[in-house]
Amino acid sequence: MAIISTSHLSKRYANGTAALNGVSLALEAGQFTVILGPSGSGKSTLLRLFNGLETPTEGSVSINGTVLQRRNLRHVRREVGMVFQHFNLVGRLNVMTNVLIGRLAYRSWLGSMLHLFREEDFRIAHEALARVGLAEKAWVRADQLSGGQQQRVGIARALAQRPRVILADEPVASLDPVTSTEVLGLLKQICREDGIAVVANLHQPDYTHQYADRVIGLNSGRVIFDDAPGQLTDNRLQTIYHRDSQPQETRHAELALAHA
Ligand SMILES: Nc1ncnc2c1ncn2[C@@H]1O[C@H](COP(=O)(O)OP(=O)(O)OP(=O)(O)O)[C@@H](O)[C@H]1O
Repeated sequence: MAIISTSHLSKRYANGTAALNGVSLALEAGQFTVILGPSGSGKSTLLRLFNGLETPTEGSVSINGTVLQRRNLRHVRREVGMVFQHFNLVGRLNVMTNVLIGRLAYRSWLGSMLHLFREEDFRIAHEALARVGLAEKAWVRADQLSGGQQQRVGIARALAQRPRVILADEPVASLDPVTSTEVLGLLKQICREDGIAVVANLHQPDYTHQYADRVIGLNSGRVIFDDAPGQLTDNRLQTIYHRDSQPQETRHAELALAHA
């Protein structure tokens, strides 16, 4: 069964921008999916709809067979871990506390407010940190870590949720190439070992060959490519990054950047 599925999903923002148009997808467990597309094509909107941060204008999103609705949001969302470009850690808190934040959805409202964690939460958080190779940094302030280490903490926080899905919005855009491959390698390993569906928005098509099982190309809010990375020829890539109103030089610059 698909872990994430969407049916005729559309999103129009209050200012009238049509960010997504009729997207129907089924993403499988244990699959690493990369979403590519030019700036403004709807990649972030799609991920935000996957975890209920945005509500669809039309269509629906299901996680593990449950349609996301306002009333089940908290329950369903805990199955969906998020990893962000700028890590979204609380810098003045230690690493362990940042990872424990991934456990909040399993605690009562009061427990969450008071940050009352159980022994089990500490055990799960510690396991997650060990998994990303940072167990010895548990009591260090998060802002004392390197960017790559902070992103690993972000992944550990997602893992502490015991998720079925990890959504990664530009997870390596702030990292150097070596660290980027380490982070993507870690996500791929987790995807395989835990049978988690990983969905990552990337600006670098070159990484797709190494990490993606499936590539989805968005343009103007529509899926215009959905295939294995081996099928991503230069022509198809140009189609994904095509913009009607864009001068040719800008298009070439965007493609060159994407290949950098
Ligand atoms: N909160 C919002 N209100 C209004 N319009 C929005 C909002 N968020 C995004 N948009 C618009 O929706 C469209 C899709 O944006 P989105 O951020 O999903 O694209 P993206 O492919 O992730 O872009 P990038 O690669 O630059 O992050 C864009 O035209 C954007 O300006």
